[in-house]
Amino acid sequence: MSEATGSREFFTARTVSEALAGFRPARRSAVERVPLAAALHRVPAAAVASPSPLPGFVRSTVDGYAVRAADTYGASEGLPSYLDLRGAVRMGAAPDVTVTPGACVAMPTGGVLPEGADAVVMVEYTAATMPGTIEITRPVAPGGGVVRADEDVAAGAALVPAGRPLRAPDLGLLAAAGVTDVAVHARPRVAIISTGDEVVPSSTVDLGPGQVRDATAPALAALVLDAGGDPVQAGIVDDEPGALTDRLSEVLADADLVVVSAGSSVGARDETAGAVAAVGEIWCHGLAIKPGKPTLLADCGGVPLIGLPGNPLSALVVFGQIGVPLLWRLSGCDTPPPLPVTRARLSRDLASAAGRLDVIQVTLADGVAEPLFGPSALLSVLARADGYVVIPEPATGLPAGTEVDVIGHR
Ligand SMILES: Nc1nc2c(c(=O)[nH]1)N[C@H]1C(S)=C(S)[C@@H](COP(=O)(O)OP(=O)(O)OC[C@H]3O[C@@H](n4cnc5c(N)ncnc54)[C@H](O)[C@@H]3O)O[C@H]1N2
Ligand code: MOO
Repeated sequence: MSEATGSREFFTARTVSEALAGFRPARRSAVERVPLAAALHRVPAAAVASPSPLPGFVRSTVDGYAVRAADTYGASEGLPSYLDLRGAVRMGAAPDVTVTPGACVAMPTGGVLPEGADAVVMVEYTAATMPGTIEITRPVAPGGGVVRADEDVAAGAALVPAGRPLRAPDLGLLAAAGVTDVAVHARPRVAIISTGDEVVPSSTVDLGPGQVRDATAPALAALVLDAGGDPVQAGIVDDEPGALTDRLSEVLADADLVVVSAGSSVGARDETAGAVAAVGEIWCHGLAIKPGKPTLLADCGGVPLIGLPGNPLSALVVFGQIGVPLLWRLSGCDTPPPLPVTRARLSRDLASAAGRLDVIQVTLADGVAEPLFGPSALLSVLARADGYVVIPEPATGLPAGTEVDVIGHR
């Protein structure tokens, strides 16, 4: 391509580390209240304080007998303590008996500790040999067999923190505290635009010469969903000058993130950079990553924009490295869930240039990571891979046999 020279080279190339550290928009998605049933994986906008202590009463953790611990000191199989049985605590009810010196009360697990008692002896360490009397064969310390009224959560303490996606136990804790809904960040709206005269909707049955169905937008939408975003398909824009600027102006009004694929390389028809410059400020054009060099990052009046390479494989790789962390940040998440990592040995040497991040697709079998090679124009390489290995920027390659982290595709 003769036009792809001189002034069309990338002038503002950056490394992936620079992009992750420096391209950090202040924007966060709006806040909305959702019921607990819809809150899984959503990111709380603020810590949720417990309105009351949990469990809220001194609660037995074992089946047995509520006692005064002092009455059990020195008890053994050979020399048990004998305590008068004064009744039983019922589940879900306040005790109607108290424990006086020398007495005990039958306790179910989870029952309210009766007044006067300070511990519960497990039924295994007791015997009911005479009616109305319980033999205690092991001592219990004060506090044994019970949890304090605020041992799970103190009143006012955080049930869940801000900024971390809610997990199943969080929903349980909120429910236990009587919290029925929670203020979370809205799923960031991600406008997805494909560009190129040859790209046609994926619903197209018969392709004309040179046409390709849009593979990138549906795959990106899936990555967006997976990272907690709300994908908005914003269609295909052809290479006609001005068309992309117009579409960008439309989608920017209602997006937290805009993703444009193709057209950010250095060819004659590569219009993305010009169109983006008309609606925002380009932060970098060219990223030291393989695959995915023709990547562009821009700030469009506070809305971040990623211009992805045209090759669908490269587009998806770059979105995983740059777009997904950005999406977590936009959704108010400071602590993204850890990536699924498997340790494996490399089956062969991998080369890389210093200063560039390489993302190598691999298959995994018996603890061995086998690199999958092939042009980045082939999306099937990504579909066949079990995961990927990252060669960090300072490295110039990894020798065969190196223990690596394989990050699994889900
Ligand atoms: N002289 C140079 N040529 C190229 C370079 C370079 O550095 N110098 N980089 C190559 C790399 S790497 C990539 S990646 C591509 C990226 O170019 P663009 O971002 O401008 O993308 P296009 O040229 O428009 O498309 C590339 C390829 O991908 C197909 N495509 C685009 N969009 C879709 C889609 N939504 N679904 C399916 N396929 C899509 C498109 O038809 C092309 O085949 O540039 C290289 N060239
Ligand atoms: O960088 Mo291209 O994005 O290698 O295929």
